[in-house]
Amino acid sequence: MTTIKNYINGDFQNPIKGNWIDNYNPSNGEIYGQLPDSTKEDVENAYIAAKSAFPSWSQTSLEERSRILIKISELLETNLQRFAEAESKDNGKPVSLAKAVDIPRAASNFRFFGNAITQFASESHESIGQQAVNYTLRQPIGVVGCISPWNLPLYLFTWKIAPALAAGNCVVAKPSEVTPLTAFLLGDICNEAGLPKGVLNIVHGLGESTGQAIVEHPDIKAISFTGGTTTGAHIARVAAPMFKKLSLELGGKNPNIIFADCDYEEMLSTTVRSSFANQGQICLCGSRIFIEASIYEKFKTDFIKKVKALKVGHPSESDTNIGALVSKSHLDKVKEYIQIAKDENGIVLCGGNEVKVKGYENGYYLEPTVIEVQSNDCRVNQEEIFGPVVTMMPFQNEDDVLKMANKVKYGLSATLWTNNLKRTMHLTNQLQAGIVWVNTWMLRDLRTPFGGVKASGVGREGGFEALRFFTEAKNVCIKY
Ligand SMILES: NC(=O)C1=CN([C@@H]2O[C@H](COP(=O)(O)OP(=O)(O)OC[C@H]3O[C@@H](n4cnc5c(N)ncnc54)[C@H](O)[C@@H]3O)[C@@H](O)[C@H]2O)C=CC1
Ligand SMILES: O=C(O)/C=C/C=C(\O)C(=O)O
Repeated sequence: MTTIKNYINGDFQNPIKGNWIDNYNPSNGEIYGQLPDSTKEDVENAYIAAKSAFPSWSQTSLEERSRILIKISELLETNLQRFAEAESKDNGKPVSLAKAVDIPRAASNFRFFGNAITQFASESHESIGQQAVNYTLRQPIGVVGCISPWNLPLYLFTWKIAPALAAGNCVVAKPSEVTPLTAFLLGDICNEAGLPKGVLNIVHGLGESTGQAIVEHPDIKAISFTGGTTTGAHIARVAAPMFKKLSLELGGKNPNIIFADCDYEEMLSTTVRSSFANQGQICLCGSRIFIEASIYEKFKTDFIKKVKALKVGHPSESDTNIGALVSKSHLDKVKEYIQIAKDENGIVLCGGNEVKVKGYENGYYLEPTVIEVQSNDCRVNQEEIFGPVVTMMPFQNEDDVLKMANKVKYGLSATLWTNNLKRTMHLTNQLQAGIVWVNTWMLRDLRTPFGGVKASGVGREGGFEALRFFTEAKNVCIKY
């Protein structure tokens, strides 16, 4: 059994009240370890450690902060295989995916922000005619909270922690209780890299207790959260009266818009990826596919053929394309949506069933599922499923598809496939989304603003946006 502990003040600690939560391996449905069911007392200890580390860390030179973050990045790379296996065991994703994407990206997050902080600058304004100069300081906030989800565990955990630390804050962080293992392993790496005690504190536990205690803590002044929209709305309600800074990266129901003039083969293979990567459990997945009517039947045939060829299998097998879903309750939720689609006269073109993987019959496997829908108004086109399920339907023209793409409560990302420049300019301007990809998907440059509009959240992560979030601007005006 693996026993995960809280990482507070550089030490590994049991939860004060001694309560634990079982941790499941989604690939076989078995309990393989336990994690702390931390309470507000554990959060308070983490806060105290962070608070006492803050004066020194906030005054640590940028070069030194940068050196430590880059060292953490290097150690993650050295431990790539171990971390990839741990991520896969906790989440159900293929080891190959964790090795190619999750852990390298976690390492990149530390390297990127280790470098970015040395280039971060603030503004100055010469107030001509008033004999004054204004300059803006960007000061760390103090102790900040970072709360992350289960779909890209270490990838998203570090996407928050790295800029927070780079900017000079101390952190109380909580990974998802469903996937705590790599965050636990990160503690050792931080110690080895020389991160001073208390600068980063990782408290494990449930959202409604441990997460809630972080959000409610009156002296944790900023919260960076990624997760479901309902949780995000709840966090906003708790945090807003305390005037906390909030960055909320929430759900998506992203349109993937395909015009007949696109580069067809490139579009086809990328659409398979944007539909089913990570078992469809990425907020950026293109879960609503809209195809220009003139190529609808061809696309349908070719897409289904490719989807049927995807192998659902044990995460450790190198030819597995689709591993296990993250939990039994999530599998049940996704299956319910497939039933809802059928009840709404959607046609399941392929998939729709659980898969029993030989030797791992209790794992949470589901076939990649494609549903043909008649209207964008049906529930499976309006609600986030967050699994290996996409819908498809034809459209007649640009106006028609633009209306459907925007007619949804979410606004995270959109993908557009076309070689027509005027259409590209028109649609990219009009699509209600924080991120629009044209002729590609999930091409990430960590300097770019990342986040959504409408029910997909508030604020932007990435690049200097993240460093701005994790600092307070103080303007100084000097008259001479
Ligand atoms: N990035 C995204 O877009 C994600 C979206 N989701 C969506 O949300 C649905 C629900 O998934 P969950 O695992 O329940 O996500 P969630 O939003 O409840 O969990 C995300 C994180 O928030 C924490 N949390 C939960 N309640 C909290 C509270 N009251 N205060 C502070 N922290 C809290 C959780 O412990 C976890 O660390 C999924 O089915 C999916 O549709 C889930 C994960 C990621
Ligand atoms: O930053 C990225 O590259 C991806 C972020 C993905 C999410 O926030 C998500 O799936 O929740």
